Amino acid sequence: MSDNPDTPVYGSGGTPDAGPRGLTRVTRIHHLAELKAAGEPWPMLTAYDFVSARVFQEAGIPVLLVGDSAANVVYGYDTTVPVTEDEMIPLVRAVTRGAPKALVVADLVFGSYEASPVQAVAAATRMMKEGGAQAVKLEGGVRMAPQIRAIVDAGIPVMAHIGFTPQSVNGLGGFRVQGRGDAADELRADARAVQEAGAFSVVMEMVPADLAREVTAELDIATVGIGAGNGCDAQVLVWQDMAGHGTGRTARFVKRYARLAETLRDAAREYGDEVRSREFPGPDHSF
Ligand SMILES: Nc1nc(=O)c2c([nH]1)NC[C@@H]1CN(c3ccc(C(=O)N[C@@H](CCC(=O)O)C(=O)O)cc3)CN21
Ligand SMILES: CC(C)C(=O)C(=O)O
Ligand SMILES: [Mg+2]
Repeated sequence: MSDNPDTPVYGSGGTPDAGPRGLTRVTRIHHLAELKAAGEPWPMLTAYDFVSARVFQEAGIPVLLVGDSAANVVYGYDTTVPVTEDEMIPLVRAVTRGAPKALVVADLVFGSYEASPVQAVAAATRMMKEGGAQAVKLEGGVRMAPQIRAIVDAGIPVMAHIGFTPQSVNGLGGFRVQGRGDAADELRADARAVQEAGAFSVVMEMVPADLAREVTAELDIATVGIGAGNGCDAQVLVWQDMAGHGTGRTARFVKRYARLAETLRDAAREYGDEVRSREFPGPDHSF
C-alpha cells in the first residue's frame, strides 16, 4: 500500500482495499462511477463522531453518511423529524475530521429543503461550509427534482433517497416497503427524475429486490440499497445496527456483524464492580 495520491481507493485487480491502513486515497464522486462501470459493489456506513469515522476509514469504507438517523441513535428521538441543522453540523465536522479520505455525505434535515430550491441550496451550503461535507443527501424523487437541480447548480453534489423515506413516515403510512405492484412505476419515475436532475447517486430504501435491480440497470448513476436486495451498486446500513450497538429491535434489512452493546455493557459492569471492590485502580494505574 502506498500514500501516493495516484493509488486508487481500491487496489489493483478490482479487490476492495480494506488493508491495515484502510483507504489509500481521498474518495471522489467519479470513483463511484468507475466502480459502477466495473460492476464492483461498494460499502457505505453512517458515522456521527470522530472515532467511529476514523475506524471506518481504516476499515476501507469509502463513503460515510452523517445520517439524520442521528436523531435516533445520537439524540434519542423517536423519528428523524425533530433533528435540526444545528444538531447535525457538529457531527458532520467530527466525521470529516476523523475520515479525511472518505467521501462524507450529510443528510439534509426535515424542514430544511422541501419549501423551495432556494431553501435547499441554503441548507446544503451550511452542510458544506460549516460541516465540511463533500455532498448532501435529501429525501424525495420527482417532487424534489427542482431542489436537486438547484443544489447541483450551486456546485454541491447530491445523493437522492427514494422508496421508503423516513422523514415522510407520517405521509407514507408507517415503516413499509415501497414500490410494490402499481407503485413500481412511481419508483422508476423517481429514480429517473433524480438522475435527470443531476444527482450522482440514489439511495433506495425498502424496495423489492427485483425492482431495485432493474432500476440499477436502467440508471447511469450509482444506486445504494438499504433493504433493496443485492442488485444495487452499493449498500448502506446505520453503523450501530451493523455492529449490534442499538437498543431495541432492528429492521429486517439489518445484518449484525458484532455485539458491541453487550461488550460495552459487560466492560462497564466489570469496571463498576472493580471500583466498588477497590480492585481498580491498582498499582499499575496509580502514580
Ligand atoms: N437505527 C436506525 N436504523 C435505520 O436503518 C434507520 C434509523 N435508525 N433511523 C432513520 C431511518 C428509519 N428507518 C427504518 C425504521 C424502521 C423500519 C422498520 O420498522 N421496518 C420493519 C417493517 C417493514 C415492513 O413491515 O414493511 C422491518 O421489519 O423491516 C425500517 C426503516 C431506517 N433508518
Ligand atoms: C439509513 C440511511 C440511508 C439514512 O438516510 C440515515 O442514516 O439517515
Ligand atoms: Mg436519513
